[in-house]
Amino acid sequence: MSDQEDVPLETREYASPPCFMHELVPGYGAEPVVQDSWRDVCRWRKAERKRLIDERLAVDAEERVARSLRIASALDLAVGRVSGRIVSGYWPFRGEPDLRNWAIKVIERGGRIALPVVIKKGWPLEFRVWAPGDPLERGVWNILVPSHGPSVQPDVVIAPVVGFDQANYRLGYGGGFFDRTLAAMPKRPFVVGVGYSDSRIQTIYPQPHDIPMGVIVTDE
Ligand SMILES: Nc1nc2c(c(=O)[nH]1)N(C=O)[C@@H](CNc1ccc(C(=O)N[C@@H](CCC(=O)O)C(=O)O)cc1)CN2
Ligand SMILES: Nc1ncnc2c1ncn2[C@@H]1O[C@H](COP(=O)(O)OP(=O)(O)OP(=O)(O)O)[C@@H](O)[C@H]1O
Repeated sequence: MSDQEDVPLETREYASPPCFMHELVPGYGAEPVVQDSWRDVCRWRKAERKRLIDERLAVDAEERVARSLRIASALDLAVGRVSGRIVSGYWPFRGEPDLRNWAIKVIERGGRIALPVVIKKGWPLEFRVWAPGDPLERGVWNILVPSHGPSVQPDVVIAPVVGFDQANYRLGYGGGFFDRTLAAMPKRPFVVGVGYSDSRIQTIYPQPHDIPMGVIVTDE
């Protein structure tokens, strides 16, 4: 029996195996080149996420506010008409750009705001409509999410990046949530990656599961 035959069938069905597979399957990693390189990419991404998040958190709060305002202005241009549309935003954490005031303006212009909800690790995200005053509760990773509200399919998805590259690929927190969610959506929304220009990197070493953003909006 070859090494490949020792790998359970279900793990071969994915375009790329999960990063922690070497912890579950003995001998995993002493394997074909493709899987070795994915392991290398996982290791590289983990270190790069830490570097980029630490760098972002080191920027003082006032500067982050100024950069967030510049991103918000550029978003108006990138997103265009919002009236009658559902725009998925996010509740910021770990130094992400704060676009909550921009989200409120979307509502004032006749759009609706949704927020992503982690239902379960390894599952696609759900999007729930939210407006100021609606109750929020702490979800997975302590992220604030709408307590209830209909699950919707947004027309526009704003995806905060940890890093991004020149081909518009996004490096996130490593849960694979946006990729999994976009892959499962019957109608692909317009996806806007948002981040600070300092988060630009040469490449994220895109893998078959990585879905590029339609556009990346930064503060520069
Ligand atoms: N503000 C905000 N909300 C969001 C996202 C986001 O990027 N920003 N998400 C976008 O997807 C989803 C949450 N995604 C997350 C994915 C992973 C981790 C996380 O903490 N992961 C582990 C390590 C994972 C790994 O490397 O295997 C950790 O950092 O300890 C947090 C949030 C939904 N809500
Ligand atoms: N469509 C998919 N189906 C199954 N697994 C997927 C899919 N998309 C991503 N994954 C898995 O999710 C894991 C994390 O992927 P990746 O490193 O691209 O995360 P990320 O984009 O940085 O995270 P996030 O979107 O949560 O911020 C990988 O193990 C990957 O194989």
